[in-house]
Amino acid sequence: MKIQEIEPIVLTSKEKGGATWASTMILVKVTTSNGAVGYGEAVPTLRVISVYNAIKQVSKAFIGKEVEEVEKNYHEWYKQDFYLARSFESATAVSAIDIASWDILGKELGSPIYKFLGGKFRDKVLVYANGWYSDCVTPEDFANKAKDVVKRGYKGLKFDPFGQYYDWIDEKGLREAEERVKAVREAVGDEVYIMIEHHGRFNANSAIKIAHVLEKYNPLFMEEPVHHEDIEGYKKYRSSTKVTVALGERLISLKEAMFYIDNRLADVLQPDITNIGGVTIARKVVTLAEANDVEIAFHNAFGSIQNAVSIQLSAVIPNLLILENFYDWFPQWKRDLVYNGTPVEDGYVKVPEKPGIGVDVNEKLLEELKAEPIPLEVGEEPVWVVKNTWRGY
Ligand SMILES: O=C(O)[C@H](O)[C@@H](O)[C@H](O)[C@H](O)CO
Ligand SMILES: [Mg+2]
Repeated sequence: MKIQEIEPIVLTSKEKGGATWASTMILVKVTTSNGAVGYGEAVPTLRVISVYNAIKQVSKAFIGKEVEEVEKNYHEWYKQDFYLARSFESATAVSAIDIASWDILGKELGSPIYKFLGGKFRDKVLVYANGWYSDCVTPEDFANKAKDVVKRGYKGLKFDPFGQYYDWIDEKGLREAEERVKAVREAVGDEVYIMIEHHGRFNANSAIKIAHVLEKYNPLFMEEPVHHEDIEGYKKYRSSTKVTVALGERLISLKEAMFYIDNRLADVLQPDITNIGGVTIARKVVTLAEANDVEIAFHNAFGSIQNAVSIQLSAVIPNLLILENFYDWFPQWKRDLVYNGTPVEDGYVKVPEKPGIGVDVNEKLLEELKAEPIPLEVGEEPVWVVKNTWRGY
């Protein structure tokens, strides 16, 4: 089955999402010579046009190739792209094509992909909530919304309690962050996991101070306390704190992931299947992590195809810690596009049994949501925060 067509599809709706880029999705539809169709998803970030163009460019390396030769196809692209292999845009493009290829493979074999990725290690995947705290500013806001999340059955939730602080944090910022975390811990009790998101924005000294103040609330992990490029910062953070460190959502290759594993910079790796290189590279990263006693918590914050493939891979790996879940806080159109047959129940998601990545795309809605690629607007708030939380109180 040769890859005949690769179509990048930009989708948007008037209904906005939690972050600027949540208002847009970029799907990749791959069609083979015998008419089989698979879907992948790329990360729009703020580069809708450049990601769209990257998919067009990267596609050239895949057209005419055998769809099941995922390893060889990735390798050929890596060889041909020379410089582009180092860009986020082409990494997410190649990831989306790879995911669609696996989707086709599963559909052809009449099997969910977990069955030929080693088989189920678990029937249901433990997930944690993210995206639940939009508009939360005061500790009471966070506590009330956190209670709602737990009422829905979630056993874990992640949030960024740092308001408008960037680079460094002062005593006021530390106190505000602590009050929010304390309020959430008291609201959810001791048995629910809480994860502290820093979005990689602090220098090491501030991040260390934060860790010392927040460790008593027993976070499951501290995510990106400093920017992932700040290697010296991580070394300092690791030698001055006892907390569990998670990072990885912005890594774009196997060898990049290897660096963090090899240098013991993280306890938990968060590869994102839509930018690490698809299923083909993600499973290698997982194996490297396993051999080095590093746990996995896939980053899963963008769209419903990403969610589906992340569940499939989470089902098969021995070193899964927990999976991120944004699905319940997606704008409605993203949920209508890919109907979730396995909602979160009692904190877990059942692994779907449908062929391919386990979900169906609503093709009629897909047509309605199709849009031209246009640049996303950057508001005053940083785009990576959940809307209206970039505030003090
Ligand atoms: O770990 C994550 O899921 C990301 O860092 C998110 O927290 C981003 O903020 C989100 O993509 C914006 O809505
Ligand atoms: Mg994050």
